[in-house]
Amino acid sequence: MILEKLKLKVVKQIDNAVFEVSNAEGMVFYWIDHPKAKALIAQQGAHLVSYRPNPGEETLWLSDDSLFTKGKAIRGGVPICWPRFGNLGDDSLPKHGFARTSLWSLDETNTSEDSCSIRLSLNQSATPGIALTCLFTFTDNLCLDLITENNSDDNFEFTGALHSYFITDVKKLHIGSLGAQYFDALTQKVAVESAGFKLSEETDRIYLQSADSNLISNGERSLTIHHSGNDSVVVWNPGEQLANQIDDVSDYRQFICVETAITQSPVCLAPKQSHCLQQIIS
Ligand SMILES: O=P(O)(O)OC[C@H]1O[C@H](O)[C@H](O)[C@@H](O)[C@@H]1O
Repeated sequence: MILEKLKLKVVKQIDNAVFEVSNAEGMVFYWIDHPKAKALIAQQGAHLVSYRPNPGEETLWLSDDSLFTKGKAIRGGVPICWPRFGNLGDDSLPKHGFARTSLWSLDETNTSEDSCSIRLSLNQSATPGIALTCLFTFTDNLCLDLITENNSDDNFEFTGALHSYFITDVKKLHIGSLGAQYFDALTQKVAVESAGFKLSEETDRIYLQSADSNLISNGERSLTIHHSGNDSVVVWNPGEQLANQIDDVSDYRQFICVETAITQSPVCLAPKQSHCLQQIIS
């Protein structure tokens, strides 16, 4: 179980189904133990580390080599990339932005018999007047809403992603409804795969014509990922060679990233406007 694996100790109970827990280094997590799901969210990055629906199995891959250290993104789960995806836009920001390594605040939890929700927010001095909120709602599925609100007097532009790592077996993996055409970030060229998705060694693709939902299956298990507020779906797996160069990827054969992403042009929010990037896992 994830609490034992990460050596987490309960600090306090927040409501019927939500507990604050922490590791030896003092990193804070929220543990959800509800009839609909068990889940773990790190305060750093509002990073969903584990999600097990009930009934069901663990859905998210977490690297055995992930460092749970302040300021270093967790490898696995659902990193929040914001306010930039990859190296798009403002070069003064870290790759994938700062949301995944910043400390968020717990705003509220809401638990009933049929659902549990938890909301965290990030107020960063780097983006004054911009409120970033992540709402996790556990019912028969999991809904992640990443909401950007512009409370400043100027326009605000951002890209980003809900960069989910799903457990799979890359040899048997199939992903449905991605569309044939994609931008290959490795060759920097548009490519077409008419026979359906097939994972190659290293895979880093931006799908622009994906359906709103993708079925990820590997024979024994399948998941549906629903996207909204995005302009693309990114599919990433480092393959053997690159995985060997990344110090915190324990086994590249066990996961696929399917990311609800904004990569094509930044979302531009006028003052008082808001945007919701949403991923539903069922
Ligand atoms: O290693 P990270 O900074 O977490 O990035 C991991 C990966 O994220 C995305 O999927 C990008 O498309 C990849 O180019 C990148 O390598």
